[in-house]
Amino acid sequence: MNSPLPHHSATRTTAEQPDEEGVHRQRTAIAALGHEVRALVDATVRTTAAPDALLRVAEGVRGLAAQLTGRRARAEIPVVDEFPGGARMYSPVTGTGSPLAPPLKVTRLDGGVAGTCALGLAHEGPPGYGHGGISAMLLDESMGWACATAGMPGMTVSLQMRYQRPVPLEARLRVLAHVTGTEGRKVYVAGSITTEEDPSTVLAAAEGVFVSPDPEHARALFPGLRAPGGSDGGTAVGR
Ligand SMILES: CCCCCCCCCCCCCCCC(=O)SCCNC(=O)CCNC(=O)[C@H](O)C(C)(C)COP(=O)(O)OP(=O)(O)OC[C@H]1O[C@@H](n2cnc3c(N)ncnc32)[C@H](O)[C@@H]1OP(=O)(O)O
Repeated sequence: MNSPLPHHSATRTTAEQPDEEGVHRQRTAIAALGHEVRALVDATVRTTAAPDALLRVAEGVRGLAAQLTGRRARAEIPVVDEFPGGARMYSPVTGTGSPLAPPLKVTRLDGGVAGTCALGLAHEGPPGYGHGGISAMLLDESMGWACATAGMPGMTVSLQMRYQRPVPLEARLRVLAHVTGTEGRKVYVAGSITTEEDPSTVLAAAEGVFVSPDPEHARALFPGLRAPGGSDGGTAVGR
């Protein structure tokens, strides 16, 4: 699981909380589907197949999508997630269930976090290299995790990027992020991307400011956030 923080239960929106075994089975299945759909996305942007073959596959994929029944509401926190500060199965950055995610695997370091991943052709900007927006996404997420590991989960209010070298596709990357200071609800964070092979050459770097919303603001932003056990005893935020 891509979660550097201890799991906690203040995450459910509805009364029916599956047991631990049920959550584990659901997460495993979500990750398995995410893995296969990521492979499909890669094949989709890599293929040189002829139009007939592409149309045949499009038809098949439409049939597969129809099997994915049920619809999560926009602000509903998935039963398998732990928000804030834990697993986000469908995060576009770390979520093993998201076909958009590389996915970035984040672990806690002393004073920050380290993330690892490789980008694919679906993340391409200049031919052979990562899209700048994807680099910003990797850094933003890692810096958000650094805030959470420091005990101040927050939202980005400012992200300043420096692109120093192109980020190669299909290379193992290392994303580092650490908190550099705090001021009230503001957290200052810095981060960098290198390849694992050459950790001394910074490809992209960022400085960011994150803000922990006050409890009232957090309740308004995240109405799905509930007390442990899914009761309506109010939000866990700010307690
Ligand atoms: C426990 C709660 C859980 C909830 C937290 C969970 C989040 C878990 C995310 C997980 C995933 C991570 C993913 C990556 C992080 C995203 O991608 S977050 C998505 C992108 N960011 C956003 O959408 C944030 C949009 N901004 C907002 O909604 C509001 O600015 C916020 C963040 C709720 C803060 O609003 P507010 O509480 O009204 O803050 P406000 O009083 O205006 O400002 C607070 C302080 O910040 C300063 N500030 C505001 N903007 C700026 C700025 N641009 N530059 C510098 N300083 C600024 C203010 O000057 C003020 O400073 P002081 O006067 O206190 O010295």
